[in-house]
Amino acid sequence: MKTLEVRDLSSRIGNFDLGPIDLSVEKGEIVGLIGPSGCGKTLLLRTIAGLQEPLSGSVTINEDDVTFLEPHLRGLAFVFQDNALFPHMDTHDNIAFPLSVMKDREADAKVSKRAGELDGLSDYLDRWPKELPAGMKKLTAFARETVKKFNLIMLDEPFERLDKKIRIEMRSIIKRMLMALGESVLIVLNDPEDAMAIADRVFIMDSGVVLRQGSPTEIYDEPNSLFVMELFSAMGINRVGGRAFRPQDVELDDQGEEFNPEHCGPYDSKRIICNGKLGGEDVTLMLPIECRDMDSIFIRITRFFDL
Ligand SMILES: Nc1ncnc2c1ncn2[C@@H]1O[C@H](COP(=O)(O)OP(=O)(O)OP(=O)(O)O)[C@@H](O)[C@H]1O
Repeated sequence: MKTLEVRDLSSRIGNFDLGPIDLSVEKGEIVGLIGPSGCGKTLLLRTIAGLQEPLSGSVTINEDDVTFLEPHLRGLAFVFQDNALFPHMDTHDNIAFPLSVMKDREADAKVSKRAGELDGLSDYLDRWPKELPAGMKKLTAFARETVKKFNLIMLDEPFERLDKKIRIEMRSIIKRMLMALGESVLIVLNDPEDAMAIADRVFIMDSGVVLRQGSPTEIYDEPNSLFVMELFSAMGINRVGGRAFRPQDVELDDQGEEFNPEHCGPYDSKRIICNGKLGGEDVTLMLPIECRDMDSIFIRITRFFDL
């Protein structure tokens, strides 16, 4: 069963046109939206949430058409990019807010339970938002949105602006929580590594439209365009003349083209970066680490795109 179904949805803000977009989230599925800055990811979430009026199309949640329903009646949990915490409330009251609006008598117990499930948040319940570290702000926003009943949770770039260590910690806390909740999730991500770690399926967007959808590994293994390949290549891509390929697409092969390295150095634990000549052309390649210490090597490029 589909928790969310978006059909032919289009919208506009300023001069920017979104859509038409088709997208769905199955029950219990974690769907990622990934694309360059300004491609319309936030606008899509806002249109689904009813915070932005659609120009055409429909939004269905649990088989109910909610296209013209008020945002607070859609049963959505929405964790905004900037968290949108109330600055005049401490962490406890921020999380309790949606429950106090509904005059829920078990609000305190529910807040303690949810905070206890989100590593370390219980220690910050009496702090003001401005006193919270970035990771705890995000967990507070997450707790506030998920403490009440909802059909679908939408998160807008939850790992943005976190340093790498916190980012990885947050990723595993949020993933664990999402899996434990078993809820349907639409999450904007800006890093393919996050998509690999968290999403069952991803939609790749550019300039207001969806270019591709599939599991992160499918997309990584078989990018259907240079744009998608580049977006999913955290290690960058190599370019030689009219061809582009990834470090892992290089195979050592004595039937291949001869590559004469002039300078090689470590790039990371898995790759080295080499300047040299390939077919008489000056190139810079990122090569698998096994290539180290070779004066001259034969490489074969297993897949490539013409530029
Ligand atoms: N209030 C606004 N007025 C005019 N244009 C806007 C407004 N808000 C957003 N836009 C434009 O709409 C486009 C889509 O913005 P959106 O925030 O949805 O992109 P995004 O993919 O979420 O980007 P990012 O990853 O940087 O958050 C952008 O080109 C942006 O400049």
